[in-house]
Amino acid sequence: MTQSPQSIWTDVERIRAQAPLIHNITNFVVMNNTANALLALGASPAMVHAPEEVEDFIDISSALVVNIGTLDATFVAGMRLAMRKARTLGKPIVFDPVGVGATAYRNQISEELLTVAAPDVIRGNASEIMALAGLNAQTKGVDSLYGSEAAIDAARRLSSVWGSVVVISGEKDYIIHGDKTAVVANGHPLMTKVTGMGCTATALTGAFAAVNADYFLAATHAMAVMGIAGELAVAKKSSPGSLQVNFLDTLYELTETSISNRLQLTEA
Ligand SMILES: Nc1ncnc2c1ncn2[C@@H]1O[C@H](COP(=O)(O)OP(=O)(O)O)[C@@H](O)[C@H]1O
Ligand SMILES: Cc1ncsc1CCOP(=O)(O)O
Ligand SMILES: [Mg+2]
Repeated sequence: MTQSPQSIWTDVERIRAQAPLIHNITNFVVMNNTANALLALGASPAMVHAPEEVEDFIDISSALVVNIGTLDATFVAGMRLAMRKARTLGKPIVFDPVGVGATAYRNQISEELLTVAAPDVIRGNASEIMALAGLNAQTKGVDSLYGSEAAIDAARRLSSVWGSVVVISGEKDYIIHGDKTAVVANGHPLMTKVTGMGCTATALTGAFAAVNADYFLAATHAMAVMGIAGELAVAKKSSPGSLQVNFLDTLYELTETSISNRLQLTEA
């Protein structure tokens, strides 16, 4: 199926009907936001990182989301075990290299995790995608210093080395796999004023990957839904605190019509 409002809606309905369990190993900042976003979309989130239990949790989950935002040695041990198990069981892995490029530790751990199990989808901002591809890119902590266009070549390289779908988020989101590119132009600049919106995009990608084994489509659908829900939330009230709450409500209230009316998706 090619990408369209209908194909996005089909996946939203699958998520709502199946409520797939999404196993998140994520950062302390966004655990609450991303769990609530997954619930509002219709998925069932669990934030589980203890090395003692992550493998058992993979057994019952439909996708794994790994996010290095507040990593430490225990988190990393859990990530390694969970990624290996998810790969063994053929469950989708979505990776968010938060802040890679900012410190040597983040660089070293991200590179190592890629070798433990190449993710099905990697989602980051432009600075993160460039840094993960080995470029000497500047980052401002967890925020990007570049527009998403700047990371297209880096995303292609990452995709060809690891076989992953690579998503660069920003004003325009680029979804890249091999020689395929989709561009989602939805969203609103105010989304950068709420912490964890990128992490939320990654978590929602896990839910779409749980119901659609074409991970290029799943990632594109997730970014379209993120952008459209962001726009609708800003239309309710254009301030960061309200956006954080209204974003959850718009995800929950999303309809096929709102997707058809707003979708700005092109393929190259
Ligand atoms: N300038 C912008 N205009 C529209 N949407 C944006 C803009 N910047 C970011 N977004 C959206 O905000 C969400 C988070 O992306 P981003 O800010 O790039 O991630 P991160 O928080 O990881 O840096 C994505 O859905 C993206 O499309
Ligand atoms: C602020 C912060 N610090 C460590 S992780 C984190 C959250 C980053 O979330 P996002 O990349 O989605 O803005
Ligand atoms: Mg981020």
